[in-house]
Order: sequence, then C-alpha cells, then structure tokens
Amino acid sequence: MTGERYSITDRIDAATGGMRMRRLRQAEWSRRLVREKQLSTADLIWPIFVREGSGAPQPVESMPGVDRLSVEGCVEAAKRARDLDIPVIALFPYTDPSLRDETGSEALNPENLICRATRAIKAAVPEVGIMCDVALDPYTSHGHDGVMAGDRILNDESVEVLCRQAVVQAEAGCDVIGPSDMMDGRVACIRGALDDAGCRDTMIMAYSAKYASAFYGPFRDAVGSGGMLKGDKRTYQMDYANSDEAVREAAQDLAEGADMIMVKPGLPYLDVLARLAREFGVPTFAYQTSGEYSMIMAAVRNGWLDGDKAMVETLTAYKRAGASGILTYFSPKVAEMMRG
Ligand SMILES: NCc1[nH]cc(CCC(=O)O)c1CC(=O)O
Ligand SMILES: [Mg+2]
Repeated sequence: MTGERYSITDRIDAATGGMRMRRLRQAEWSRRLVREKQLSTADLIWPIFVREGSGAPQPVESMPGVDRLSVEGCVEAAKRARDLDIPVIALFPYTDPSLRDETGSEALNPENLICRATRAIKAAVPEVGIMCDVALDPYTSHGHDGVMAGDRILNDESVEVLCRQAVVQAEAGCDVIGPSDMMDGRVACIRGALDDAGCRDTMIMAYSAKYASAFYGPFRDAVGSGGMLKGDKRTYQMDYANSDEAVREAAQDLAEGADMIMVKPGLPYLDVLARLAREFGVPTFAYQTSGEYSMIMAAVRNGWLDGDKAMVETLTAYKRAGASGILTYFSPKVAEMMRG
C-alpha cells in the first residue's frame, strides 16, 4: 500500500457512489417497507389425497405430515382451508388396485372417490374452490396417464377418455379442471367437451410445462401408482433440458382455451416459471411437488434444516419468480403460520 490518499471508506464511497445497499436492510421495518413480493394465503392451492372408507388419516410414509383422508376427512380439510383463507384444494385419489384397469375406466364413474369427495365438499363448504386432476394414472393398471397399445401411450384415444373424465368431474361440482396428462390438443378438446355439457364456467388450469421428473416419486406412492408404473413418462412429459419448448406448450394451451397455466416441478424450474410469467402475463402457477416437499421434510427430520424457514423461503421464491400461486403440501402449515 502506497497511500494514505484513499481510505477504505473513500474507495467504497467512490465505487458505490455512496449508495450503500445495506442501508435499507438495517431494520425489520425498513426490510418490510421495501419488500418486493409478499406471500399470502390467497396464493395457496392445497393438494389433498383421498382414500376409500372411514376412520383416521392414513400417513403417506414418504411424505411426513401428509395423510390420505377419507371423504369425511376431506370435508374437514376443506373447512380448515376455508378457516385459513386457502382459496382452493386439489383432490387426488388413492384408487384401490382392484378398481384399476387397462383403460382407467374408474375415471369415468360418476360415483368414483373423487366425485363423491367433490360432492360432499361442495355441499358442506361451497366457498372453497375444488380442483381435480385430469389424467388416468390413478386409475390405470399400468400407471400411465393415458391409454396404451403395446408399450405406446396413444394420444388421441387418451384425449377422448380425458374429455369424459373432465365432464364427469365438472358435473360432480369440480370448479377447476387440471389436465396433467400432457397429451397434445387436450385443452381444446376438454374445453369443447365441458362447453357441450353445459359446464361453461368450469375453469381449466393446464399443466402446460410438465416435465418428466424424478420429483414425483412420493406422490406416486400416495396415489398407489408408483409400483405399477411400467417404464417412464418421457414420451409425453417434457424433457427437463428444454425451456423454449415450454413457451410453445404454454402458447398452445392458451390458444386452446386454458384459463391458467402451470409449471411443474417448481423449484428446479424457476427459470421456466419466470419465463412463462413474463412472456404471457396470464395467471401462472407452480407446483411444489411431492419430491420437493419430501426433500425438505427429510432434511428437517435429520435436524439439517429449519423447516419453517425453508418452507417460507421456497414459497416466496416462487412468488419472486412470478407465480400467481403455488400448489403446495405446506399450504395448511404456512397458512397457520401467516395467521400468526
Ligand atoms: N399425472 C398425475 C400427476 N398429477 C400430479 C402429479 C405429481 C404431483 C407431485 O409430485 O406432488 C402427478 C404425477 C405424475 O405425473 O406422475
Ligand atoms: Mg401440450
């Protein structure tokens, strides 16, 4: 050092122009004042697993804190959602293996578990929105989202069944249809089928950029399709190396009549989420998948992470990336925390 000419402080002031970024971070009140995004209970969609029969919640082993609920249990969960200001719950069925077949015909049964749960919840808690998945994997003996011929998943034949599944769910009272199957053209066909059935008000949240991902494993346990799945879903779900393609997928779904779009999984795909949110400016959602949830919970169980902090941080990250809302298994927990 040659000089006393410049002190560290002089150099810092010269470099920053005196604009010290830490100034606004010095107190909780000023951090709150300049915060860009705020997670709210209005951002939450709570996925719930439904099972046959009555009685106590049945824990999903690979998802600590998540249970499969009876229809009655789902009604109680919907009341909890209402009391916590959670706008929507998303229902997923655990289907008894004896009801599964090659074509997923139980999906079309107006008395299936999902339809009965939907009707029971709508009757008891009409102010909570209900979202139902459109895809055949909870109902097929091979665990795929569509119908098969040999080892191929047939697109158009699958779409035909998915349209009927959507109408059955809408007629049971479902408010939001969530096609998660990734067949081509299904949004247009489902919209048409809903309209033809007089369900013009039923919304569609399209799983537009849904990737063939390792982060769905615990979900497949929860709905009982894990052990059944033959092969993988890479001929219909997206390649995780691609994001230009996500833009084209979302553009198609919107042109076909999707009211809302979704990116799934969430955290490893925040770039895709941010891109779609900016590109289209439509309600854009993210799914914090079972695998993301279980990763956090596993670390919490080992004492390696503060679960509450990781929960709020990840959910806020979705908001920062541009999500209108998040499907998350943390919904009741974070809503309780926000209520204080
Ligand atoms: N098509 C069904 C469906 N709907 C939501 C999920 C995953 C949700 C999660 O992992 O939390 C899946 C699994 C899959 O596509 O294999
Ligand atoms: Mg598509």
